[in-house]
Amino acid sequence: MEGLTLQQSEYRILAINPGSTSTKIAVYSDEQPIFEKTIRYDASELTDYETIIDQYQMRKTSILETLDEEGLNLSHLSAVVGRGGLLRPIEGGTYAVNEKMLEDLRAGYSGEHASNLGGILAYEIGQQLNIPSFIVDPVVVDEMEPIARISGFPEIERKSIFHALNQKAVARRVSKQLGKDYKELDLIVTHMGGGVTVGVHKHGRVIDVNNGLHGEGPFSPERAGTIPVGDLISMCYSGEYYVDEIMKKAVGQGGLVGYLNTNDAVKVEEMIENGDEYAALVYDAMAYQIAKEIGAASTVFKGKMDAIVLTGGLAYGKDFVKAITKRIDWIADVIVVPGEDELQALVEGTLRVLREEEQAKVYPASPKPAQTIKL
Ligand SMILES: Nc1ncnc2c1ncn2[C@@H]1O[C@H](COP(=O)(O)OP(=O)(O)O)[C@@H](O)[C@H]1O
Ligand SMILES: CCCC(=O)OP(=O)(O)O
Repeated sequence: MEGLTLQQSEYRILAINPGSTSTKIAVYSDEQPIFEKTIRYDASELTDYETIIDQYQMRKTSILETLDEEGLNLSHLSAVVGRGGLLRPIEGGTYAVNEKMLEDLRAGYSGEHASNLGGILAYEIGQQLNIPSFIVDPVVVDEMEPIARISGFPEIERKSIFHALNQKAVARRVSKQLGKDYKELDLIVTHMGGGVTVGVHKHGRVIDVNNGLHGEGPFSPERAGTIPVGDLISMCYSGEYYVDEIMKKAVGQGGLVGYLNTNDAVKVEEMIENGDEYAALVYDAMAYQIAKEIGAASTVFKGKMDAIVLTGGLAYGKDFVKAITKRIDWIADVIVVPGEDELQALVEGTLRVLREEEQAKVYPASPKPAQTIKL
């Protein structure tokens, strides 16, 4: 981190957000985007790779080629930042990439997700250019209170795996709109994307949230969420499925994919417009489950909070948002922030450190043993 003490007038930052079917990249000059692109990969192209980490070289080459085609001079960069992945549970913030982090990302310490590549790509590109690399608010941000960790099954602790980056970025933006600091407010923030997570943000800390990756909370475009546990156990021991087949039913092939064979809510809305009553029932059930999860989360604040925020791609769906809002607007004001701006959130987290408004955190600050999910 030596060298960061020098305050510059302009910082140029490369941000990298690896998703399951794409890598989103951007180059920012301070808060201004000067280039943004989504590099998409064919599903068939990705199935050639056994693990997410095996995709590293292909993704790195695609990023560097894209930047080269755009004529962007990498020697002007001040830092590289990537979306962080399934590390050990850590508190929110901006972390400098270090050896321990790279080791855990490569090993998939808390499981496999495309975001595991974010820190590795940022580090490798940063190393080549001799500039620092960071991750910001990875999916394992863990600020849960002890009471929220109790699952009811002593061998299993509830885990905090959620859209920390977008939830915190949107929460900060909404706080600004409300003329307050994020740390002064009590908010429920719901990210509705491929997975759906409902976070209880108490004075800037996410003290409870459903594990949006490994089967907790509402079902979502491609995840099953909470399912009746007895039936699931019977299914696991029926002899009809391998463990990875069951896992895929929960993550990837659950939710809308399982019922309607698509993870695209826009297509589901078209099906409904064309008179598909089953699609209408399933879509409304997803809204119903999200509203129920928000209702449950509101009990953490004993019903009193500053606002409920709905964000993520599904928040573009006006009827979908209405179906949720009509069930929750008696609890608090509902603020809708459609889409996600994770690249900007990565850049903002990096700028806070480069400008010395915050110190980069060191991974792992206070490691907790996490269960490795093995398939
Ligand atoms: N205009 C829209 N109306 C309804 N749903 C939308 C719209 N745009 C995107 N979505 C849906 O949002 C979901 C993806 O959300 P997104 O936040 O991009 O996902 P992720 O969390 O994987 O980044 C998809 O189901 C997509 O169809
Ligand atoms: C809950 C972890 C993050 C996550 O689910 O991201 P996607 O919705 O983008 O898969």
